[in-house]
Amino acid sequence: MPSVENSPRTLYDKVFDDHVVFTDGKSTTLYIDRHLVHEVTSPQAFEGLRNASRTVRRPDCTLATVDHNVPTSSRKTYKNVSSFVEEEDSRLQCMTLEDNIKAFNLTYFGLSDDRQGIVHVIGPEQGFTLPGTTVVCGDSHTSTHGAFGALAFGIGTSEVEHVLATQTIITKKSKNMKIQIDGPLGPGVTSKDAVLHAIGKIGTAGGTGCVIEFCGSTVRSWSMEARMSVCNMSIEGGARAGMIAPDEITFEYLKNRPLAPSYGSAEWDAAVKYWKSLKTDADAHFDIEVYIDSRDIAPTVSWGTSPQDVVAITGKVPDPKDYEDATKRAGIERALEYMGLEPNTPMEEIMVDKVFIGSCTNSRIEDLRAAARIVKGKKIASNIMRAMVVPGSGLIKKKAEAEGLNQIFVDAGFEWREAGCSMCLGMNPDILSPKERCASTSNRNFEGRQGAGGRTHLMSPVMAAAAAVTGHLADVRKLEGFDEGFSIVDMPKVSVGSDHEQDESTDEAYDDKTLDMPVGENLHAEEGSASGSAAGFPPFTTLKGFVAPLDRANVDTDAIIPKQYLKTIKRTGLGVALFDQWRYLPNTKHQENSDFVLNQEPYRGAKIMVVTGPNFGCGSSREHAPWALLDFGIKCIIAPSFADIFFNNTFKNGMLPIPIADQSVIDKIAQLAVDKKEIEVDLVNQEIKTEDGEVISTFEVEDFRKHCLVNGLDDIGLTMQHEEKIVKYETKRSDIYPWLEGTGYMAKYRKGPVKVEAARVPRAGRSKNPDW
Ligand SMILES: CC(C)[C@H](C(=O)O)[C@@H](O)C(=O)O
Ligand code: SF4
Repeated sequence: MPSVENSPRTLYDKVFDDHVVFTDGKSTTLYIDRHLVHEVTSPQAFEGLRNASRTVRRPDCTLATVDHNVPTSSRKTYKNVSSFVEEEDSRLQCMTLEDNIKAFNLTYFGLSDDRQGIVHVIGPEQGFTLPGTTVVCGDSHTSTHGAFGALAFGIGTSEVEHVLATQTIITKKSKNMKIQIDGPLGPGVTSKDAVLHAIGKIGTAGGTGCVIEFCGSTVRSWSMEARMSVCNMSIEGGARAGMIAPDEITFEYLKNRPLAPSYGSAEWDAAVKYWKSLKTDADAHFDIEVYIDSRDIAPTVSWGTSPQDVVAITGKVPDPKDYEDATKRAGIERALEYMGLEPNTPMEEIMVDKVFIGSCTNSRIEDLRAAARIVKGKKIASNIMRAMVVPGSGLIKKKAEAEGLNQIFVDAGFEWREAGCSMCLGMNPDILSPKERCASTSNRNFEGRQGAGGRTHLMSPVMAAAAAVTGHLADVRKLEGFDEGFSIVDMPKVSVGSDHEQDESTDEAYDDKTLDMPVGENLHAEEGSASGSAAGFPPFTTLKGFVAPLDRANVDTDAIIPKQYLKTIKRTGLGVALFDQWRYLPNTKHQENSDFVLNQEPYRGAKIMVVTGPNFGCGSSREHAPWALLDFGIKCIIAPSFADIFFNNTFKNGMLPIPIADQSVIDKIAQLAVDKKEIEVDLVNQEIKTEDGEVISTFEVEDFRKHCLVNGLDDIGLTMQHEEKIVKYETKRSDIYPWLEGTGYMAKYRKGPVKVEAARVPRAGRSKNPDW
């Protein structure tokens, strides 16, 4: 469905335009083609549906699995989740998902199914993820799916509920950013190094408010696996999503995938024709452009506690003394202390305790093959206490076993595990002990991420393999036997075109089917008062109170609430967990650290928080972060900038995040906070005032969000009032993109096209879900 506009558009513009159900020009209701669900971020969403007597609108476009909480130990004796998952909270989350799957009749890959695995691995593997689709999941690394030219992004639990109920999401158009990488990568250098290098260059807030298109000859030469590793980490660069234009490599990957249109069918041909139109037009505008010369990319590793803290393996640990900026210097000092590193230590001299090859970034077959090539015939070093390989899915595990990769790893001393998130995020038994240092192929090195006090160094699979066999961070290129001609990935055998090539024939083919999108109507704002189903939160008009000052930058959601508190199936009671690692003394059960601001008066009763550094709430999509703040009593956060998903999540809970770019205003509010003065946030007039009523600053807020906050409205109810528009979109969608209806497994059990009405009403026993 090409857009009504004729001006040159980016890939992102095109996919976005093709999914507009309606818009007021600012907030847009976007149709969602594919919804992936996992056990951590869905229980509260299903509970919300139940409480409001709502159903899942498109079970045929929803796919669920368990990944975060599951043990990766052998499943030989597996009977059911309730006997297999030992940890009580983890078990409850897994069982709750299974109950919800049954109740709402959804497709599910459970632990006895080879198709189970990390949600971002199984979607592409099954062909559930397709070019030109919108893909969401209550998980920040949904950006992975952008490797297919899909617009894929993480959402919070309230948005999961919104998508389950309406198959749409309310969003705002992001900016366009381009990262172009040209030239061949050197031996031993992978797409993981490229993305770590890029994040080092742009910073973890570099892509905030943007969708990144990765392009250039380097990107075009990558396999789908390599592309997924890069799009996966777009979120670490602050972007909502990363995208790569689909090409022959993409189509080749999708051929014969169970949930993709059948290869060779008319549907496949029509799909490919559409997919070929998904390229950025020659003169399309990008708001931000970044160019990287592939020759500048070395095997790259992280040294600190943020994914932007990276350096070439040939480099050294940075010296805070080299930094003039006091905040930056303090940040590096804090990171080095946490990581137990001395300034100027050569990276190659850093000893390692554990090695983890896995996660949604690097657990695909190609990653395992590459790592196996490095360890083949070698043994892990004697100081390595544990080295594990965790395939991303049961199918990858099987394939690797058929190729003998498991034996190579086991012979070298690695553990060969079952699929899951594993030690990427210790929500399951695979964790680091305090101070243990891990060479990890995952994507986040935040404090406590892999276990309280654990120290993570991010790197590629071959670099992790090199660390395993040497016992320290090592340059894979220097390993004995490393052959200069070593190509990490088997380069695809298909020829590919350039990034911004236009296929003029394709757009035309869809012109006559253009959706008539009601652009410009103020559709969201038309309901002035809460309808029966739309009442949500206490209205937010003004808020007066003490302000807790937090003098930090890039505060990630793992720091706001660590993983051990994500195992709840409720939204409430999380205040105690807020800033757990900073608020409580190490190794104590909630013994307060009196230095931390929220343990001091009057901040224990703060209603507002002012953060002096940018990018508050970066990282994971966990809505537990705003729930914890709210439960503590903080309803408004003022900061120079916010990470996108966190920003959305706060509004969904009746909270107000206020971004203020002018640092002098932030500093003024921080000073009032330190002076223990109250301030007043007046949302109606969009002003921040002193306790005496003097206006400190005005602020911006989107009309629709303000409307919902001031009236205490839940936007699911509002969206449902637009049922007709959604149905109209769905009707056209079935007509234009028939391959998106009732996917593979479901399709076997239906006759003719999916009837939206029928698909919308889950009734126990209506159709036998083949996955149960
Ligand atoms: C549990 C989930 C909310 C989280 C995410 O959004 O990323 C997790 O996958 C992570 O990697 O931290
Ligand atoms: S980042 Fe880690 S925890 Fe999050 S989905 Fe990926 S593998 Fe799972």
